[in-house]
Amino acid sequence: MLSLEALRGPLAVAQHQLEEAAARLGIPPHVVDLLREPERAIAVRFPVRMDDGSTRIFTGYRVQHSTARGPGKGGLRFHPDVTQDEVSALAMWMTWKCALLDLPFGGAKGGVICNPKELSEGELERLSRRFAEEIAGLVGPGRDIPAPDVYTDERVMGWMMDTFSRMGGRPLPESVTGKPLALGGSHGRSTATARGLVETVKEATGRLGLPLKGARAVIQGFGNAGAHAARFLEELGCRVVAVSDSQAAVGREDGLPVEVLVAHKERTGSVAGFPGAEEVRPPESIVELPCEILIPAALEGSITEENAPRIQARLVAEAANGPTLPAADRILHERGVTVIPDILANAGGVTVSYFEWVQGLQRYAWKEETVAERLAEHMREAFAHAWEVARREGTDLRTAATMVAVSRVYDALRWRGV
Ligand SMILES: NC(=O)C1=CN([C@@H]2O[C@H](COP(=O)(O)OP(=O)(O)OC[C@H]3O[C@@H](n4cnc5c(N)ncnc54)[C@H](OP(=O)(O)O)[C@@H]3O)[C@@H](O)[C@H]2O)C=CC1
Ligand SMILES: O=C(O)CCC(=O)C(=O)O
Repeated sequence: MLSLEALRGPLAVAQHQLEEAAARLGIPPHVVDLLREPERAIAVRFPVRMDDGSTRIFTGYRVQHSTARGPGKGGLRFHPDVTQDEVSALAMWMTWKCALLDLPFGGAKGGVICNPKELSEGELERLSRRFAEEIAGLVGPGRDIPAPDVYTDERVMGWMMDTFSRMGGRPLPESVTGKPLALGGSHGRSTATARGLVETVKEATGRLGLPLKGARAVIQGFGNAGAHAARFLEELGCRVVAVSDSQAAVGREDGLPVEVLVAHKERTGSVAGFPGAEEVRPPESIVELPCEILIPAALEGSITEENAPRIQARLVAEAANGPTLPAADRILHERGVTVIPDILANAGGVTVSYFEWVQGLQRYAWKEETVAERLAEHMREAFAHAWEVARREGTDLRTAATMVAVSRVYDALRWRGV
């Protein structure tokens, strides 16, 4: 058995979380063995014609961790550091997330090793379409439904939906979520992860007696999840005292003006050099700044046993998947820091993806208010359930949320005769 400190790779981390929850639930060893690894995975290598006439070969993955509760569901990541190990962990977290929110999906995830920042729009489109063709045998509306994740967006989802539709010979809006509204996307999907996150922050701060008005928030990662979270927290009266992206971290004690900062990032490509803000050095030390609420919204493994003892936040809400390593989790729990785990905190994205999929199947669009109300209701219910289990079992919220999810997946497996 590896020590907690040795658990750093995403799949090892995810497997540890599964084993901990399964041991508390008394799940039989063969079921744990089944769930430790993905049900199905493909690795594809494919050529893409570049603008200069050359051809580059890319590698991508689609992994289905479990389809016990329904078709695979999960995002696609385009990033230079994508590995199959990482995608497998992300797929497992999708299984737990969908089960915790009681969505009729299993868990899946995909990724392509590439740096979209170095690709032209045409190159990105050719890459997205070719990757869609390569994984088409595995995915589809009733089998596995992709969505956006890091460095993918509604454009990529639109190209993929168009590719699946052409291959299928008919429009297939239900094949992909996170699409543009014009292609059958849902109102509220682009802000859903942050809205869901902030809903869980409201639930947690209410129970902890932590006033949101005037609370200081620090946000690592200023993309879809992080920037919208900053907006919503500012609306609730929080001071967003520091944010970071892949290039820099900036802070301001009286709060960064979020809309102005978003405009600066859109114009310059980074939060670096934002007028009136101080630079935080090194950028990764942002998680240690004084604040009440810390929101990791970038990549895995940013909260470690090295920085966890110095984290000053009372509440950590994981917009990112897998930001906290197991050794750090233990330290934070012992120090009384509440962590809203990824599978709960960031589940708003897949919840509205579920709404989008249902709207696609029904060819009937919901109003924005309907999406917002139902999202908030799903998040509040899932939070209350995880909180109650944590209280009853004397565990942290991650273990409790994973227990709820694993027991639901186990239940589905038993009914399937496993
Ligand atoms: N989008 C969604 O619906 C969901 C996303 N998530 C998770 O949220 C996290 C962020 O995803 P999302 O916002 O969609 O992705 P985006 O691509 O929109 O944004 C990613 C952000 O992270 C920043 N970043 C990358 N590396 C670092 C780093 N080392 N330190 C600080 N910031 C960094 C990027 O910086 P830069 O701008 O400089 O590139 C960018 O601002 C991921 O873990 C994802 O899996 C979870 C659930 C749903
Ligand atoms: O919207 C989805 O289907 C999945 C989003 C996602 O990748 C995630 O929750 O990590």
